[in-house]
Amino acid sequence: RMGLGLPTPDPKPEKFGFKLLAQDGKARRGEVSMPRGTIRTPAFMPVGTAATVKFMYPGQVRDLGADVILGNTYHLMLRPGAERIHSLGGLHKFANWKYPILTDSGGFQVMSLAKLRKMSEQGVEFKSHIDGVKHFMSPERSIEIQCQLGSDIQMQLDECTRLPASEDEIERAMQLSLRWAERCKIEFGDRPGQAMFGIVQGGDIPRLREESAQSLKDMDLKGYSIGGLAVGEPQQVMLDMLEVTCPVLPEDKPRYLMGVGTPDDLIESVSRGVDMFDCVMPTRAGRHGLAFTRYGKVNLKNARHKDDHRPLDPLSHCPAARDYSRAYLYHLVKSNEALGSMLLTWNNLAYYQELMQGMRDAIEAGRFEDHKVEVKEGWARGDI
Ligand SMILES: CNc1nc2c(CCc3ccc(C(F)(F)F)cc3)c3[nH]c(N)nc(=O)c3cc2[nH]1
Repeated sequence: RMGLGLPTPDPKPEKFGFKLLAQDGKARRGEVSMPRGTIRTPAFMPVGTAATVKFMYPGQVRDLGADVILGNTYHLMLRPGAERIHSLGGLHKFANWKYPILTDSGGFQVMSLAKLRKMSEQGVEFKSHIDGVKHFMSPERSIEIQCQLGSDIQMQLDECTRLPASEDEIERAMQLSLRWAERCKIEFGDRPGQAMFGIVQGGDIPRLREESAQSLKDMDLKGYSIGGLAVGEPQQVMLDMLEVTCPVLPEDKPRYLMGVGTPDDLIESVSRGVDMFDCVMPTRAGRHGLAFTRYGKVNLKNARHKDDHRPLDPLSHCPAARDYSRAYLYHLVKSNEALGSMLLTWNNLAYYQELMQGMRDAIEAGRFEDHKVEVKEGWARGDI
């Protein structure tokens, strides 16, 4: 290959690392690098719940610019089983996604999906929502499962408090999560090419958010998730907690806001210092006939699109947005055709990646605030 004068690819980074490339106010442009690839931040990470991004081929997800996808520890440990995926060569091979995968610890999914949960200092006991079989998830077991899946970025087991909640309840769960972070760090051990993120809890109490962030910072972890948000609180409460939390976290480590969010949540959270995001919004909304575009949301269940020959967005690089009329998409959605979900999922993920690319470019150019105004004006202007 040397003789062919082909460019020699960058040497694969052996270690997990984060590089801050540019800042514009509190907005950060960076790169999270690891052996399987590099994540350009600010980044949106499509949710691949059962090792698949619903209604998308892996190659399609990649072509949209996704550098990383999420895998679901809770679902995969129940079906097909972590040991089975391990013996089949791990999650990357199983799902044919050779780039970075981030997995959640499963605690959040247990509390939102499983039946008969019992939380203790040791961990959480629960019954599978699929077949009722009893399972026990400890911090150690969660890390063991994420290692069997082979995920590049793993999450500590934590307890996410739903809001509103009492200060005592929020403090108890935050302290438990810190003790579990210590146990996960020990279980994770020394894995240079992978990372285990701590998860900041503390509900909507600034004192508890600062205490949680500071304690996790003292553990010198490779990255930090901000949990316990996007659990029903008003957007302003979420943003206020970011204002309290981000300044405490180390500048040279990535920050991942879990479960967020709408395009407006993303742009407001990036401007407060968040680097990574995940949300079921673009994929779930796509399956329910809702399109995200630069002109705002378009509900393809609405009869006003019945005779509209225009595409969703003629400026988009995504065929789903450019090559199909709203009338056709309305027809597919009303007829509950699979192609409706496929095209709207494709459009929505394309728009989310385009939104992140626009923010990355704007931060590099030092014009993030102006860009934020332009993007919001586009949403406000509405349909073309
Ligand atoms: C929607 N709001 C929200 N989602 C939250 C999540 C789940 C994030 C997640 C991860 C992986 C997947 C997968 F399906 F792709 F696997 C799906 C969702 C949280 N997760 C943990 N551990 N702590 C939290 O405190 C927390 C708070 C969260 N608020």
